[in-house]
Amino acid sequence: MQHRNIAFIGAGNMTRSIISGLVNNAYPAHLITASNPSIGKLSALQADFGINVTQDNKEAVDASDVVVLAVKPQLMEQVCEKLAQQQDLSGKLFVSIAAGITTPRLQQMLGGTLPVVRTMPNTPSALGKGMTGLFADTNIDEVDKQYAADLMGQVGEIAWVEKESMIDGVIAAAGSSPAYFYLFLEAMQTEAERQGFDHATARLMVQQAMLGAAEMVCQHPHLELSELRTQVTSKGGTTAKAIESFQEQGLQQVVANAMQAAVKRAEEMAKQF
Ligand SMILES: NC(=O)C1=CN([C@@H]2O[C@H](COP(=O)(O)OP(=O)(O)OC[C@H]3O[C@@H](n4cnc5c(N)ncnc54)[C@H](O)[C@@H]3O)[C@@H](O)[C@H]2O)C=CC1
Ligand SMILES: O=C(O)[C@@H]1CCC=N1
Repeated sequence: MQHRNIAFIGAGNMTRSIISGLVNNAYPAHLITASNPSIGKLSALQADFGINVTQDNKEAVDASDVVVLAVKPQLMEQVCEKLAQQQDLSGKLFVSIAAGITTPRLQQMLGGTLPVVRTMPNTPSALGKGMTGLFADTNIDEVDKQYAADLMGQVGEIAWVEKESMIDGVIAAAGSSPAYFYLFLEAMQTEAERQGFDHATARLMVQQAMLGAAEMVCQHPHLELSELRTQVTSKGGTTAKAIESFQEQGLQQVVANAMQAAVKRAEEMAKQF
């Protein structure tokens, strides 16, 4: 990928993941700057990856061609408006990873029709196994689009969406969804413990089953998920009874409701922030 000066505003979990992916893929650390109000996370990033750090967002942005906006959504307005007041932001590419803040709103906060690519990664980016959705408005040129794709491609798979509203769908399916899987595993672990297993053995069983199932899914991209399920489900056997129980209780609708709730919250956040 192209190596440009890049600043990360907000040095939290997602920033650490992306910087780790960049540096591990030979992006020059001296071109990367992270800024954050507290020094602790910055010192750790500097020690681990050899990047530049600062407690001053302006300094980070001044040194950069690309600015990754990685603060919590409720802080975005304050952070962007201050940057816009402090310096000329023209000529820079902005990449937002924040949930629920639209491109026009980000441009408004930044004080002009600056190039903004919206992205939605997820926490497995920390292991290089992330899933990121990206949206670029028509004012983003192909070189900048490629840079944004390469940036997020350092930490996993990427998918472009045509309409900005589909970023909320990415949140529902990939940004938030690691937490759904954890919730499901928690429920399984709890029931395995109730059936007599100790905490660690219950955890081992559910995590290894999930890992194996995820590998099966990934290694057979042309097999429908329903086919993989059928392979486990012996006629008249145990799995059939478990699946029947899920289906009787409306699992498809439960999942649909949860994903729609995530989209609705993203839409609310777009109005709120
Ligand atoms: N955690 C997740 O699963 C995902 C989060 N996101 C988005 O990523 C963004 C960051 O999330 P996380 O990394 O999880 O949060 P985080 O809380 O770990 O990181 C945010 C960082 O911003 C810093 N910060 C606070 N005020 C600041 C300021 N004025 N200037 C500069 N930095 C400031 C905080 O000290 C913190 O280190 C959010 O907008 C969130 O919507 C997107 C996809 C997934
Ligand atoms: O829960 C959230 O709002 C963020 C966005 C996707 C994952 N975490």
